[in-house]
Amino acid sequence: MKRVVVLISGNGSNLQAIIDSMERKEVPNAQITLVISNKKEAFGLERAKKHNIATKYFPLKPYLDSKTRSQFDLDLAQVVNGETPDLIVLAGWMLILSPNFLDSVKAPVINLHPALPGQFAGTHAIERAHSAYQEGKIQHTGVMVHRVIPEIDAGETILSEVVPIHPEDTLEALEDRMHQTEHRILVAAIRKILIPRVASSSRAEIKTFDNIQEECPKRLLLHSSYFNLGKFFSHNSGR
Ligand SMILES: Nc1nc2c(c(=O)[nH]1)N[C@@H](CN(C=O)c1ccc(C(=O)N[C@@H](CCC(=O)O)C(=O)O)cc1)CN2
Ligand SMILES: NCC(=O)N[C@@H]1O[C@H](COP(=O)([O-])[O-])[C@@H](O)[C@H]1O
Repeated sequence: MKRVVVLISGNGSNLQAIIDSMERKEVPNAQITLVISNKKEAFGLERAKKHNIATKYFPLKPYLDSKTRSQFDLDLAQVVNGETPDLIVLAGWMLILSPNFLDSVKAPVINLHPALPGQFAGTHAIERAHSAYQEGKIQHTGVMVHRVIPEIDAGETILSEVVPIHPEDTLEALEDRMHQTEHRILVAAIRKILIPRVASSSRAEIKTFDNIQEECPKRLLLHSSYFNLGKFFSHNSGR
């Protein structure tokens, strides 16, 4: 059984998408063993409890009062490692993770970001994209799932998908369209990482890519780096 730890800070709609997909066996042989939030009021904690998934509130503030942020990251990594996870998912986790965390955890870390690779790194990405569209600076935005490295939202793209913006879109309308895409692409990315893969020969990778093309709508493969998936695994074997 593949073990997944999910880090959240808010509503948890993406967490819910993972929970629902696992309950529908769309991510076979996998379970979320722990949901961690740095915010006590995060509704995602309620979502987890409703599905009998363990939760942990892990606030940063006590560390700012008496310890250091680096110690927060080290202690957080210890909690995560205690789950012996196969995958760590940042699903609306709103804290920058230092190398203290990234070098301590023993599983790959992936993040869902509401922008395309190289665009709107950081927070409020949807809002910034909406404004940029209105200023004529962009024609569309998108969503990506990427490997987490110290540089923010700069890790290797696992999956990304373009999300159209329409002239009549309010920010809320764009947010809704983005969230629908997020829920789908995050589950697709987790599936592709956790589903056992054929031996990593080049021919097998190409075959796998062909399989993926059959499994995933073409639009999901835009910016795909599936050929690098073997590289992703090898890079992350120690994490
Ligand atoms: N080392 C990394 N850590 C994190 C990444 C990453 O790619 N590398 N992704 C983020 C998620 N994220 C964007 O996708 C993001 C979240 C939050 C911030 C940020 O500036 N956080 C501030 C606090 C902001 C707040 O409290 O509202 C901070 O941590 O001081 C940037 C990017 C998750 N971590
Ligand atoms: N930079 C990270 C970031 O902006 N993440 C974003 O936080 C939201 C969490 O929603 P949720 O709590 O409903 O899953 C999502 O829109 C996600 O892309």
